[in-house]
Amino acid sequence: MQQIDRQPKTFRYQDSASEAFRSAKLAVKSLSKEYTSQGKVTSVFDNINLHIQPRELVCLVGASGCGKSTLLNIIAGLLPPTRGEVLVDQICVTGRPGSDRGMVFQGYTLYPWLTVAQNVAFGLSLRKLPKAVQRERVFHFLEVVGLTQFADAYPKALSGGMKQRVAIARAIANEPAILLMDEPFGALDAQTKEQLQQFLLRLWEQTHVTILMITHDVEEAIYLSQRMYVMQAHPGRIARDMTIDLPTERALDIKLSPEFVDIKRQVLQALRE
Ligand SMILES: Nc1ncnc2c1ncn2[C@@H]1O[C@H](COP(=O)(O)OP(=O)(O)OP(=O)(O)O)[C@@H](O)[C@H]1O
Repeated sequence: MQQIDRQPKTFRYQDSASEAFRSAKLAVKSLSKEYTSQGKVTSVFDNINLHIQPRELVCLVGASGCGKSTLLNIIAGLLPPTRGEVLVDQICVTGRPGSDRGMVFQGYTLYPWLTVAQNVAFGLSLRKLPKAVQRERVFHFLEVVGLTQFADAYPKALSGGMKQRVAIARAIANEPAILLMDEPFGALDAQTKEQLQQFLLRLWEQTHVTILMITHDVEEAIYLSQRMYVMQAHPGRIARDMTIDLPTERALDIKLSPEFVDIKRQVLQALRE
């Protein structure tokens, strides 16, 4: 009987001159970050290469301290790299997050003095879009995240999961080239976290926004990703680039399937190596 190959396609080496890097929405090339303290240089990560294709949802998973947040902050433009470059649509990123890179963080980052609708409109008003366009876009994205009836509420009246949905609406209302998410569901209880994972998959299918999300939750990364990067520590480096061969439509109980468990075993092994 013919053996079915269930191994995810994995690559140990990323050649940053390859076609995948040329067609990428986001390309990270030969990126290194070092800190110098009292004359001693410490490397956080070295020679990171990764690419995210248009409309991909990619998670980067790694143990605590491997440099995930540092990497995402450099991609966002919040930190300078020591060496290497970050390109969005083949243009080198130099400054703070602009409309090309939307950010969603773990902590709730809504402005408490603004209503939900005003929070979502925040980036649009900075860009001085006409008021009617702002209003139309705000209500469109509130509908997308299912919070239209909370438009006039203040953040303190919302649950943690609802706050993160507003933060996501605020980020995608700016129509960024790529949405960068730093452990966005890390502060939520297990049940709300799973609801938001399902929500994010539906949102991605609906909007096809390109997403790079970092997490230390292996199950979350596998459940959400079309492809995922596994990062190792000391110094941080990309150990695996894995295509996740699961159906695009994913119910939560897919986490119990043999295919899912097999991928999880491989990721955990890569993290332990
Ligand atoms: N300003 C800094 N100066 C010196 N070292 C730093 C600085 N910022 C981060 N580091 C170090 O860089 C390493 C990576 O930190 P980072 O927060 O990026 O890891 P992480 O993978 O996101 O961890 P976690 O999942 O726990 O958030 C850590 O060892 C940290 O101590």
